[in-house]
Amino acid sequence: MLWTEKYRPKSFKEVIGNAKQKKQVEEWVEQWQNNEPQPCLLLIGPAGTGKTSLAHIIAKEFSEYIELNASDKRSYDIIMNTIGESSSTQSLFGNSHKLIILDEIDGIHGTDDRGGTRAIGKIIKESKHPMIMMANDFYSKRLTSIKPKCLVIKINKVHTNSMNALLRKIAHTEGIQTDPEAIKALAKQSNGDMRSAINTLQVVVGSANRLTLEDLNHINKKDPRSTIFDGVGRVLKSKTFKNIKEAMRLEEDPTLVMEYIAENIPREYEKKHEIKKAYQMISKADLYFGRARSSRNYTYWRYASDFMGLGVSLAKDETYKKFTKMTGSMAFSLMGKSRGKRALRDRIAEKMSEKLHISQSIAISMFSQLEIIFQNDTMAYEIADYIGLDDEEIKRFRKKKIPKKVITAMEKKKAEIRKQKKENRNANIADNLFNPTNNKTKNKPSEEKGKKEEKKEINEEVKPTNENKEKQKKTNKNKTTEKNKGQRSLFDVDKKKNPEKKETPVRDKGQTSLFNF
Ligand SMILES: Nc1ncnc2c1ncn2[C@@H]1O[C@H](COP(=O)(O)OP(=O)(O)OP(=O)(O)O)[C@@H](O)[C@H]1O
Repeated sequence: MLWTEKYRPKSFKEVIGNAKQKKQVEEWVEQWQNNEPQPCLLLIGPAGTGKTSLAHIIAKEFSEYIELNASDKRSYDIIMNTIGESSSTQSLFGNSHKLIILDEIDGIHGTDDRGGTRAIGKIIKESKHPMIMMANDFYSKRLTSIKPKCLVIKINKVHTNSMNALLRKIAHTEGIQTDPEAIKALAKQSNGDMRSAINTLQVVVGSANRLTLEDLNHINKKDPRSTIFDGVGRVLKSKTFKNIKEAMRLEEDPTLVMEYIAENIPREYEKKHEIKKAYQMISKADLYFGRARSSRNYTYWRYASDFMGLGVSLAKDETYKKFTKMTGSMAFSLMGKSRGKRALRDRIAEKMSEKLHISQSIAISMFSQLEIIFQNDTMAYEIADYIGLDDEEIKRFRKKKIPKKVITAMEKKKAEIRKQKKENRNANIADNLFNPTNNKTKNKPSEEKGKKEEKKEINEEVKPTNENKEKQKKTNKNKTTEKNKGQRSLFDVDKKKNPEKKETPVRDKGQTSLFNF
């Protein structure tokens, strides 16, 4: 739970500071309770000084109350429909008074808002009910016509000593070990804003249950993430034009800010239509970012910023008074995570494309089949070997852990393939040996010497067998055309195996021997 809510004052006594002002307010309430109508109460003061808290304490003294945020319902008609009527009629519960609370009245627009300020003026004039209004900026132009009709009470910043005392009390209740100097520093740096002081205390303490000066200094260092989170928080939590405009003045990549806002919309907003509208605003912002990129006209950023800031902010019906944990954008972490995967995919596709003479996109479309083949088929090794996949690339197709049995089988297969390859190599060498002229056409003169030596070695290996000598003789005898030399030697081997078989014409010899082979 948010500590500012947990420790929100529940009585006039619990509201710290502004003693004189509190007394004035109490008198105003008493007069209403004595059926002596009073002018509208206008509390003006900086943020986090207890104005809303005071209004809620006052509300307890009346049988009913209605609370609205003036900047939520800016048009004349809306304000008249929501509070105009209830301000001029009596309560459903007899003659008791209904308190009207209107917050952020300096947030409403004066001339160009179809009469928001005029509506308030009219309500103040006609109201038969007590009314409290709150504003931050004493000198706001929007208050010029309202101030003379109200009892204006200026709420001052909370004094550092009073803040210090309250912070220590909260820390004590929460069982936090505190350095008195740290509490003093916190009170001082909060500059009269009690909300900010309590929030900072809660954040710095976290789960550590202690507060030191060092902890405090740490959070005060400029952290870019806290800046972006603060901006995003303001967009989602506030509806005040000025506030949002300020929040959007971030020194961050605006598309990053948009991603952060988009990520946190459903965490803060609760109603479906608010979420829908907010995402529509994000899509418009995205559109303008796209236009800026494609046209290189970065003035479009201005519109994008308004859509993702003001647009998203105004998509909500009301501001939520709850604690929302903001998070970073998933889009970026997902993109980061998938970057490695994409590189791996492209590497495999490139190898397949080269080896199989297919396009990379076709290669990628074959991945699902390869995944099936690679599950428990020892063929996987052959394929991987052929394409030239390394271990990491093979792993890409093996979603499950490979059973030991399969690994052994794969190793066996691997050894078999190696053996087979060696045998093939030897067979080729032997074949070349039986057809030395064939070799002359294939080999380059520079390789000739080496090859000859190789042949000599192998010759020595093959020499001892009589069968080989026989073969050699026959090959030499059957010298006809260069073209058919290799085929003839095969044919002769064949002929030896089948002595009855008739010799076919030279032209067909090759085919016959291949066929029989
Ligand atoms: N004078 C105070 N005494 C005790 N607690 C305070 C006081 N002022 C602020 N707080 C703390 O700060 C929280 C926010 O205060 P509150 O909403 O009353 O401020 P506000 O002046 O209405 O601010 P805003 O103008 O931003 O609406 C309270 O819930 C309470 O925990």
